[in-house]
Amino acid sequence: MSETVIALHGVKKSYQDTPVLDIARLELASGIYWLQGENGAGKTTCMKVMAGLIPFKGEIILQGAVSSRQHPVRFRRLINYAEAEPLYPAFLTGRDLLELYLNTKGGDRENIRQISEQLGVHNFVNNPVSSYSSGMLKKLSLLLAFTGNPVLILLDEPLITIDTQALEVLYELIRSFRKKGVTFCITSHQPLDNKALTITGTLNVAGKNITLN
Ligand SMILES: Nc1ncnc2c1ncn2[C@@H]1O[C@H](COP(=O)(O)OP(=O)(O)OP(=O)(O)O)[C@@H](O)[C@H]1O
Repeated sequence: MSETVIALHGVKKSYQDTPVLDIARLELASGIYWLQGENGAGKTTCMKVMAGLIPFKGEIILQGAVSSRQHPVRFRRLINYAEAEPLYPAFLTGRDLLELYLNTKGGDRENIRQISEQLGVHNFVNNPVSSYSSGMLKKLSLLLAFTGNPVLILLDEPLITIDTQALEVLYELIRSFRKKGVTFCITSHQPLDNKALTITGTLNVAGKNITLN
C-alpha cells in the first residue's frame, strides 16, 4: 500500500445551515481518481474544500505532514484546482494570470511554456480574458492547474468545452504528471477514456459522504 497523499478527518461543510459534506475519514493513496455523483451531490464543494479555498470543519492532511489547519499556506501550494467554469477578472490577460501563478507557485517555466504551446494557449495568452471563448478560458485554467509543484491536481469537469486535440494533450499531461507522482482527482459526467487513463479508483459522492471503490 503506497503512502497516503491526502487524508480527510472529520470534514464537514455546510452552506448557511444546510450540510453538504460530512466525511468522517477518507484516505487516498497516490493515483488517479474519478469523482462521481449526481448534480448537486457535492463534488465541486469537495474539491474546493480539498484545495483549501472555502472554510470547513475538520482537518485535511497532505502526505502525512502538511495540515490544512496548521500549515494553510504550504497546504494550498501543494494542491492545484481547475474550476468547471473558470471566471477571471475580465481586464487581466492570460499572461498576467500565468505570471501570477508562476511567481506564487513556482515550478518549471519551460515546461509550462511547452504546455501552453501544446494546448494552443500561446495564441491568445496576451489578450484580455474578456475576449476568450469558454474553451479558451478552459484551456487557460487547465494550463494554470499544471503550474507549481503540486502533489494533487483537482480537475472539475475538465472535458467540457475543449476540442479533441486539447483533450488528447490533456490526457497526455495527466499521464506524464502521474509518472512524476502527482495524484489527480477528476470530476466528469462523461466517462473518462479508460484507454487513455488508468483509473486507480472511483470516489462516489452521495448522502454527504464520499466512498472509495
Ligand atoms: N455558494 C453556495 N451557497 C449555497 N449553497 C451552495 C453553494 N455552492 C453549492 N451549494 C449547494 O451545495 C450542494 C452541492 O453543490 P456542488 O456544486 O458541490 O455539487 P456538484 O456535485 O458539483 O454538482 P454538479 O454535478 O451539478 O456540478 C448543492 O445543493 C448546491 O445547491
